[in-house]
Amino acid sequence: MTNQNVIVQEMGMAVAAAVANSYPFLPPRSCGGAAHAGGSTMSIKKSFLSSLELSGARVNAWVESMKASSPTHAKALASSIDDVNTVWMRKHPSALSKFEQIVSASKGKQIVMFLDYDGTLSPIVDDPDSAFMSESMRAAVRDAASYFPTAIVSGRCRDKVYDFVKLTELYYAGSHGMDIRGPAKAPKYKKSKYQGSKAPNHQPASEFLSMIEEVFKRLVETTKSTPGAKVENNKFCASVHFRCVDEKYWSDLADKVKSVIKEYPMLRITQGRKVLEIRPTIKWDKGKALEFLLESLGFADRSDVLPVYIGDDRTDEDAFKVLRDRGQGIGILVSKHPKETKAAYSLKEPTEVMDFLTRLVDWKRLTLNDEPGVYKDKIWVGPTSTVR
Ligand SMILES: O=P(O)(O)OC[C@H]1O[C@H](O[C@H]2O[C@H](CO)[C@@H](O)[C@H](O)[C@H]2O)[C@H](O)[C@@H](O)[C@@H]1O
Repeated sequence: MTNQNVIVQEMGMAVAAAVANSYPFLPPRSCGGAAHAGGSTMSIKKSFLSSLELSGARVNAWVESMKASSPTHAKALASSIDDVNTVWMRKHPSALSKFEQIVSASKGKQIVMFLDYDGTLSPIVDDPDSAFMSESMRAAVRDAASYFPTAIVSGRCRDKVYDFVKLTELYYAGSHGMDIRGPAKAPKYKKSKYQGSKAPNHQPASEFLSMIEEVFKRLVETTKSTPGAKVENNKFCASVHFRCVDEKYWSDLADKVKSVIKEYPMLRITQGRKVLEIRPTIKWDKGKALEFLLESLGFADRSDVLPVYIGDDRTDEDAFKVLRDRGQGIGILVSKHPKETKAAYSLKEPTEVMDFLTRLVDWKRLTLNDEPGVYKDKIWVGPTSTVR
């Protein structure tokens, strides 16, 4: 690993560490919701590591990398940041600045849109039950879905992510793609050859339902003594949130999680943004969900499709990798800072995702002659109606 890679990784973690808001706890809503814990810490039990050496080592590495991203450490790296940013942006340019390149790649192709939820459509907040998306973002997604088949692909339970997004015309893949359902209301794609189809419902981890329920309850019990820890039931997977836990308890909390999961060899632990995710060991992830949806939509072996996947998290990398391996489609990472990624392009934050979706819809309207557009100095500035 090069020095630059080290910096890139650390700065990526620094971003996550830098997000620190107050913690307005709301009671859980659907899907069994999230359970909260408070109280005194427990002693670290070294024996927790015994049967979990591999995943345990990964979890410890994660805790260490989070600690390395403290503001002081990040400041020490500041002189290198500009260089790293420049190099990284060259490799993963902004999807907004390369918009023309992206739309020219879509010529003669049907765009299919895949959108992660947390950190992509909604800003990251302390309380997972309060991660609402804005009305303007909802309008942008609704508009996009009227031209392109659009799916939300989230680690959250499907019902919960639907409660946030509230658009019936979308495909939803919850629990990291382990719970897929087609649109409740058939979308009408405007002036497109593609008329849409209803994806079959798919739950490849259905036999894990009761196991996850049991593990969720055990995690709630085991972590309740860690102040700020929160466990979320995502139906076919569960999340243990570290965001509101003092750094000094992170190792202890990770050990508690491992102590539970070591008794379930059919489950594994993966890492997200200040969260450990517990999920079945089955070979299914957001990348598989993307492939499944493309197939359901009739695009499996077709060259006239352009999947566009936008996401901010490690779990989205599985989908970026699928696009790379297929040599088809466009991966866009949402991140303010350099991170290792298989995505080709980047956007800084959810508001830029909204701008990108809006611009894509404007461009589509123009190409379909739905609305006249305006170029200024050869640069597309939007449809006539939005230009003042
Ligand atoms: O695939 P995603 O839709 O990105 O889901 C991944 C996890 O997202 C949520 O947690 C993240 O967002 C929270 C709200 O902003 C934040 O508090 C947390 O620190 C983030 O990790 C969700 O709550 C998790 O269950 C998902 O696994």
